[in-house]
Amino acid sequence: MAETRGTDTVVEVRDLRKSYGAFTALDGVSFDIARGETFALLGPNGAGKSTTIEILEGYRARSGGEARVLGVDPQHGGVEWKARLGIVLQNTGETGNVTVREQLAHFAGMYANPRGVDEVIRMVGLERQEKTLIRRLSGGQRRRVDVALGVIGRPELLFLDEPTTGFDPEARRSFWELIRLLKSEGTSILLTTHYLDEAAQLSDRAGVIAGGRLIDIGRIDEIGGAEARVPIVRWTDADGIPREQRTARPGEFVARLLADGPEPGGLEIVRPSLEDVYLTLVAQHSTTTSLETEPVR
Ligand SMILES: Nc1ncnc2c1ncn2[C@@H]1O[C@H](COP(=O)(O)OP(=O)(O)OP(=O)(O)O)[C@@H](O)[C@H]1O
Repeated sequence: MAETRGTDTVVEVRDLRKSYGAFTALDGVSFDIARGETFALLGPNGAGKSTTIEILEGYRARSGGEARVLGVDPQHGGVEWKARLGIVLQNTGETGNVTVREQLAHFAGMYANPRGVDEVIRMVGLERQEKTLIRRLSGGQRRRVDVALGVIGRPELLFLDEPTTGFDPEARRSFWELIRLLKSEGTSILLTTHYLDEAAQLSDRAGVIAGGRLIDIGRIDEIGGAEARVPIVRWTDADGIPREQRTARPGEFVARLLADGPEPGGLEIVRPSLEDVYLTLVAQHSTTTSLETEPVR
């Protein structure tokens, strides 16, 4: 990887590998994140998302490949480099015997130009809990503290590992607003989530990882390819049999269906969501890998 880097790329990953003993968790993953971009890393449990993110945060050593985060090899990132990152880990195990406000004020003191404690408390909607001990908060409220700690230092690059797990629907929507605000300020974001609607709402691009390999990468509306986005018409025919047809011209198809016979039952036109496309991709991947690993007889 070249030593001089444009400031337009905040994360560069090439052929990233990680083994835990004989087990290969990452098997050659490559992607870039541009400044100001929100990039989602999607994939099933155990795919290698947290491993990737923790390598980029400098918490785990890689076994092979190259990585640069804000132009620095994360294995050699110093305190100043760390201060430019915001990190929301998957599990913080935060059991604090301090109040929300005390914890935030303590963290704010570690940064050169932090956000105000009041502003952050408002941003994550913990106004009513600011004087509550962290260990007395609910799971979702603690998660909001994690998010608050991730953003208080005005990070250039924010790592969010399943940030909204445990959030109620209202808190999730507020969190989306918070991310939109950070984006509008130019923050670059690497997000992992199992909520595909969240990824679709917030991200510019996504990478889908399965079995330690990147199986697709692209803009949210490109993931899975154009074919995967073709609408599906579903109906029940005169014999009560459920039918479906993929077609780029669903209106035309429905008009023909109506012209040809009686009103079809349960008629609907479905546009595959990111979740539909993702599930197909991951299912295709596991079929291919199980065929590849089928023993030779
Ligand atoms: N310290 C470790 N020692 C051994 N194996 C590990 C270790 N950490 C992770 N693994 C394994 O590496 C694989 C990838 O784990 P990782 O946590 O990166 O997955 P993930 O995509 O983040 O999954 P999830 O969606 O469940 O959070 C898993 O099979 C996991 O069991």
